[in-house]
Formats: sequence, C-alpha cells, structure tokens
Amino acid sequence: MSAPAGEAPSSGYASIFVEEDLSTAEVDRLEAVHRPLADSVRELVDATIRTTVDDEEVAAVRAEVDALVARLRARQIEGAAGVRYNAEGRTWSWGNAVVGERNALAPPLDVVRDPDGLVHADTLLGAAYEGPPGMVHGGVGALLLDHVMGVTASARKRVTFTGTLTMRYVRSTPLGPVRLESRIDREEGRKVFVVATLADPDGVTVEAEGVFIVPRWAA
Ligand SMILES: CCCCCCCCCC(=O)SCCNC(=O)CCNC(=O)[C@H](O)C(C)(C)COP(=O)(O)OP(=O)(O)OC[C@H]1O[C@@H](n2cnc3c(N)ncnc32)[C@H](O)[C@@H]1OP(=O)(O)O
Repeated sequence: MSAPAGEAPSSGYASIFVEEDLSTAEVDRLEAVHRPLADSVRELVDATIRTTVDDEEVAAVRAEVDALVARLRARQIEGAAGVRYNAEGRTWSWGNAVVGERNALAPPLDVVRDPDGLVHADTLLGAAYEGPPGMVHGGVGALLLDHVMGVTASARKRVTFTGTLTMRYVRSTPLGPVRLESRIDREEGRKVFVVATLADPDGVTVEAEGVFIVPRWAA
C-alpha cells in the first residue's frame, strides 16, 4: 500500500497510516528477525490442531506457551500494528491478516505483480484454514481474494478500499497448494473493477469480481 495521498477523515483511518523514522535497512533487518518467529507460531497453530499427545503433555505445553507469551508482552505497542511508511517510501503492515510479516494467522501470501498487469500469489493452505472437511473455508478464500484484488486495484499508486466483493464458489477447494490470479478489468472515475480467481492444481475453484474505491479523502 502506498502512503496516503490526501487527508484521511477523523474516523480512525489517520491512525493506520503512520510515518516512522526507520531506515529501509532497519525495517528489512527487523523483518528478518521477526518472520521466523511468525513461521514458528504458524507451526504451533498447526501442531495444536493436529497433535494427539496425552492430556498431561497438552497441559505442560500450554504452560510453556503461556510463559513465552508473557516474555513477548514484556514490551509491546499499543493496539494493532497499522500500516507504516518511511521517508524512503518503504511501507510495512506487519499485522496484516493476509501478508503481515509478523502475523502467524496469515498463510502468508507473497503477492507478485507481473509486467503484463496480472497479479498472482501461490500459497499452501493447511489444517488451520479448513471449513468443510478437508476443504478451504469459504471465508478464507474470500479473504485471500480480497487482499490480492486490493493490491491489484491499488497498483502501487493509490489507496483503494473494497466496496463490493462477489464470489462464485464453482467447486470446493481442497486444502493444499492454491494459486490466486487477479487483474483490473476496467476503471470508472474512482471505481476500479477487478476480476480474480482462486485455483487448486486442477483449475479454478472460486471466481471473484470486486469494485474497489479510491476514497473521497484520498482522491
Ligand atoms: C498495495 C497494498 C494494497 C493493500 C490491499 C489491501 C486489501 C484489503 C482490502 C480491504 O479489506 S479494505 C477494507 C474493507 N472495506 C472497507 O472497509 C470500506 C468501507 N467503506 C468505505 O470506506 C467507503 O464507503 C468507500 C471508500 C468504499 C466509498 O466511500 P466514498 O465516500 O469515497 O464513496 P462515494 O460515496 O463518494 O462514491 C464514489 C463512487 O463509488 C460508488 N460506491 C461507493 N461505495 C460503494 C460500494 N460499497 N460498492 C460499490 N460502489 C460503491 C458510488 O456509487 C460512487 O459511484 P459513482 O462515481 O458512479 O457515482
């Protein structure tokens, strides 16, 4: 997401775009330190779902996890991570639900912009993303599509917000490798129309259309 081009309203948006006095090198260094922690916590989530160890072992692990949480909380920020940027134009959103470098709930997704305008991302959805048995939760598919489509609409040059998102679930998406593809269909004033798909290795499972709006305050 680019730094906001205009004045945000006082409804709370202003607090999510925060300029930080951090060099890009320092942001990169911090990400390199924290990303492996999120990876380990992601493993913890998967192991928590799938473990079959006995009751005593579950209780012992819980005590250790609680102790680790207390160590991390010894020093922390107020509230959520927000979207931050520096004077060099580097932005970071460490808590983002889809791509947050520090967020173990994020799959995570590495979103790539191809030169021809296609935006794509590949990821692996495991046990933590289940809805129907063995299948990806419909809301998770919508979450990932919303993010990739928002990146597409923003196209590095503007802030857009999801206005309307429509999903057609063509068939169930099995847990495992998935690919997202997205592109801008057309633009009308502040409205950016985006089309996208979620696919498993056998083909498209979800088709999406979205209207993304450049808010009045950022136009
Ligand atoms: C590079 C990094 C990128 C990061 C990607 C992150 C992806 C994540 C995406 C999200 O999750 S965003 C969070 C979910 N979305 C929201 O919270 C949006 C909440 N709604 C709003 O903030 C405002 O309602 C909104 C910015 C969408 C519109 O407010 P405006 O005051 O700017 O709209 P306005 O009323 O001036 O309408 C402008 C045009 O948009 C149309 N419009 C407004 N709201 C709409 C809507 N909800 N759906 C479709 N069209 C809409 C409206 O009819 C009009 O069309 P016309 O120009 O043809 O007259």
